[in-house]
Amino acid sequence: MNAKILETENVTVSFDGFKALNQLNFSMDVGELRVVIGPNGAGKTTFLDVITGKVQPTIGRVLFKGKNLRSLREHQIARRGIGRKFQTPRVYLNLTPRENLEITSNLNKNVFSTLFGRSQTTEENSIKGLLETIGLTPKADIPAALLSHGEKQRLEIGMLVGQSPDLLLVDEPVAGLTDEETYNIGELLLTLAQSHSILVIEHDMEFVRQIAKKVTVLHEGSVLCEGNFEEVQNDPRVVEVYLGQQ
Ligand SMILES: Nc1ncnc2c1ncn2[C@@H]1O[C@H](COP(=O)(O)OP(=O)(O)OP(=O)(O)O)[C@@H](O)[C@H]1O
Repeated sequence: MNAKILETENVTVSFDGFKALNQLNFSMDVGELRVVIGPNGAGKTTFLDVITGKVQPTIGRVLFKGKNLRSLREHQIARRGIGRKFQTPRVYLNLTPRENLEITSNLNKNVFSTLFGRSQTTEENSIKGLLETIGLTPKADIPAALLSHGEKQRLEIGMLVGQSPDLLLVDEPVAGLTDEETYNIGELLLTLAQSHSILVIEHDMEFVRQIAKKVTVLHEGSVLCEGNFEEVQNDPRVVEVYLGQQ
């Protein structure tokens, strides 16, 4: 059996009696790229909030690498290796992409490498590699304010990866992007998926088709069904609750 990076067991989140998540059972393997879709109000954002500790489950538990995250604060969960990319980019606009990566990267935080003075070159090489991965080498030294929306999204994904999380949570990365930018984000996530566990929330079905191996459909706070893109797309329940709304 594959090791699990993330599991939720019967997770219910109630807001004044309303169940945003309702006995949600979910699991994904280490190294998996999973896409979660669902109609408006299905509980997708709450699902991410409960993983990152922003919201505590009313009932049930969330396990990260087999350990219960209960009662850990958001920053403690982040430190354990869960990184979250929010929908709108949060990059430092007056800094360059290189500087943005430098200040958020934790590559230099290893005490021993700092003591032995190896860190600078290692970090420079890692940042160079990250800039290449996110396709921003030609724009590495211009202010981030001059980047397109899609480039800012790629930069923020790079900033997240620079913190070396074990699990990347990516919330609607292609909302408001052009087709070409959407495709580029998809390719970036596919590249990153070769070495990371990634959970993506997304609405854009073309994008989901591009990147998804396994899709989980949420509806009314529970898993409606799971499968590959075609299976999910052809499931009459999904057509009814989700695709029918497109
Ligand atoms: N803090 C809160 N208090 C009360 N109700 C909430 C709260 N947060 C979310 N909800 C409700 O829980 C349900 C699920 O919300 P959530 O934002 O998780 O859905 P979503 O799938 O992310 O939707 P969307 O695709 O529109 O972003 C919604 O009906 C929402 O109104």
